[in-house]
Amino acid sequence: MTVVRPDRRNAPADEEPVLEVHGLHMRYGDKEVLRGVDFSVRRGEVVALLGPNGAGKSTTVEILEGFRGRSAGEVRVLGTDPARGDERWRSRLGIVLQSWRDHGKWRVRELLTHFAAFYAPYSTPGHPRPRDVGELLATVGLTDQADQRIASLSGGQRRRLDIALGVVGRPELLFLDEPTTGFDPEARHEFHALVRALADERCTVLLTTHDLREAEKLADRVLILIGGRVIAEGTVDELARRTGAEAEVTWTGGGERRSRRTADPTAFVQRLFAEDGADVHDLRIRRVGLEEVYLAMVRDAEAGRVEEASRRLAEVAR
Ligand SMILES: Nc1ncnc2c1ncn2[C@@H]1O[C@H](COP(=O)(O)OP(=O)(O)OP(=O)(O)O)[C@@H](O)[C@H]1O
Repeated sequence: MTVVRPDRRNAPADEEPVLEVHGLHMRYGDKEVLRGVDFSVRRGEVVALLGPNGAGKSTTVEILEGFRGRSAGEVRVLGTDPARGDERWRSRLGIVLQSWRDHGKWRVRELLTHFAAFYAPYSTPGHPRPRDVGELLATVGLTDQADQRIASLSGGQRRRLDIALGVVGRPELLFLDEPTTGFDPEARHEFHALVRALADERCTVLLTTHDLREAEKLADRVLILIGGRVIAEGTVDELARRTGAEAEVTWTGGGERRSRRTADPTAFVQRLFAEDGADVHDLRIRRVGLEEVYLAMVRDAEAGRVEEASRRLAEVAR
């Protein structure tokens, strides 16, 4: 299914990026995990940070959240260096960590109300904080569990609570670390609708996930972190074009099923209709998906061609 979404990248040019990362380095002992990460994110964008296990996604996100120091580089989050972020700055962030294991004896509504109170002093008329707890419970599908102890929730219900805790302060920037692990398809669908609603409110979202279909559905833009650097960024279509991937056009003509691979399906279809429009039926265009693009890049990286891949992408992007 094709997802049509507004292009949120066209924020006013004078607006400061919500996230700015330049030359970010991180070393654990003598292991260099981040080797010059650069990217920026504008207000209201949903950006997916992808990369293989151990690529440094969580490390990057933890630095942006202010939970981890960095070895070198410049980082601004909502205009502030996260290493110096105060409580007011923190109140503007929402964080959904990989799992929430504490507070098992608390009840769902009680815990959410407790965390909601933290945000109240930072409420403004233009940005009322926190969200209404009852409404939020309904949004994440936990109304029936509101008075249940957290220890007795299922894995998926606990994950819904994690998300409620992340958005209860009506964040301007939301970090989602593998948000839908353990979700059933319905919960996943509802979660995607929630992220889109947040983005429509101009909440910026940085998402890490291994679910490429999820990234493709949700993200306006994708960043691929391999070998300690962001080796590619763009919309899925942009990345597909840059890797030279071709779309497949299939149709029925002259009573036969036909197909053609092409880098420019629009031009091909225009020619097809101009030449033989009356006999073109059941036309389909299958664009290359994120999974194919991503796997091609990981294969390049594994073959030690990260430098080459990133140079080639930079050249094509120019
Ligand atoms: N506190 C730490 N001390 C030492 N090494 C660490 C520490 N935290 C992470 N690492 C190492 O840094 C690398 C990057 O880890 P990180 O968790 O950031 O990767 P990731 O991309 O989020 O991986 P995954 O997809 O598996 O969650 C890994 O090799 C990991 O072992």
